[in-house]
Amino acid sequence: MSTPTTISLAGVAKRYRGTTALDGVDLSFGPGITGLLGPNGAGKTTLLRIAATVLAPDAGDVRLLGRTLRSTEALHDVRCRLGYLPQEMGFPRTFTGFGFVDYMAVLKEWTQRAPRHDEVRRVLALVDLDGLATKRVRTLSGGQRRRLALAQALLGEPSLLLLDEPTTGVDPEQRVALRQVLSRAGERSTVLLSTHQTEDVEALCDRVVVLDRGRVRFDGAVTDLVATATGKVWLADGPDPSARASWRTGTGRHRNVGEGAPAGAEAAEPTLEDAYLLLLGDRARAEGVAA
Ligand SMILES: Nc1ncnc2c1ncn2[C@@H]1O[C@H](COP(=O)(O)OP(=O)(O)OP(=O)(O)O)[C@@H](O)[C@H]1O
Repeated sequence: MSTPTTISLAGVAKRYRGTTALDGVDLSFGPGITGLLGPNGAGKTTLLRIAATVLAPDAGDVRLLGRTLRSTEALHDVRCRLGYLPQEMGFPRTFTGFGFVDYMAVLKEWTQRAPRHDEVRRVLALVDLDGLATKRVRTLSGGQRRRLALAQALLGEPSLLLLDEPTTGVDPEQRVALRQVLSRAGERSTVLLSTHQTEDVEALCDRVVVLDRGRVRFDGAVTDLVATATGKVWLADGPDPSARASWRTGTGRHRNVGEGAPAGAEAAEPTLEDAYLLLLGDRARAEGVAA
């Protein structure tokens, strides 16, 4: 049985004045979690904003949940069935956490108070904020606010979940707990996860799309991208001049990533980060993966 397509982008382009953010992107996504990687300014947020119906492309076709978005009714239907965590979320800071998520649920037309409140409590528990639900948003920490922003995206178990850097500022224990929430969401929904955390993509996604300067540089299985770095990562007592990137690890040995390990070098298991560095080359090194 073929997998249903939830998002289909064909020839999608977007420019902001002189800057090309997306340059003829063709992509489609079905259920499961796809990681979206790329250097700063690659176009990831622009792509997610278009998929969230917040931004219209200059050119190309967008189909979401089987609809073309040409009518107000189609837009309304799609918006009720998608969850979106923007890169930056503005909060009414005097609201409590509960009040904020409840407000978002009202906007999503959860009209009946009792089931709406149950749903708000459910998503707050998913992000481990049930104990802080009555605190005002302005008194929450940065990581707690990020989890609150994620909670509103999870309302109603949306068929399409668009997450722009969900784990920025979230502590390691909570990040791992969120992986469980996201992996469950990926079992029933289409999840697009834009992040600079290659470990999160490796841990959660079967597919990865790498964007660079508004174009798709890689689209395929995470394991296939990692495999491109086989034989290109090695350990040595110092930095290897032939390496593209080299750093001293906590053990005192240097991890070298380059086009090919010298003969006799001690090979290291490649990670997604290594493969990403090799794919994007010097440009990625200059701009940083974990921005
Ligand atoms: N509102 C805007 N006005 C002008 N230029 C913009 C605007 N939003 C984005 N851009 C530009 O479009 C390009 C793509 O930006 P976008 O935010 O989509 O990238 P990104 O991959 O999400 O980057 P980051 O990893 O830094 O969040 C960048 O060159 C950016 O400067």
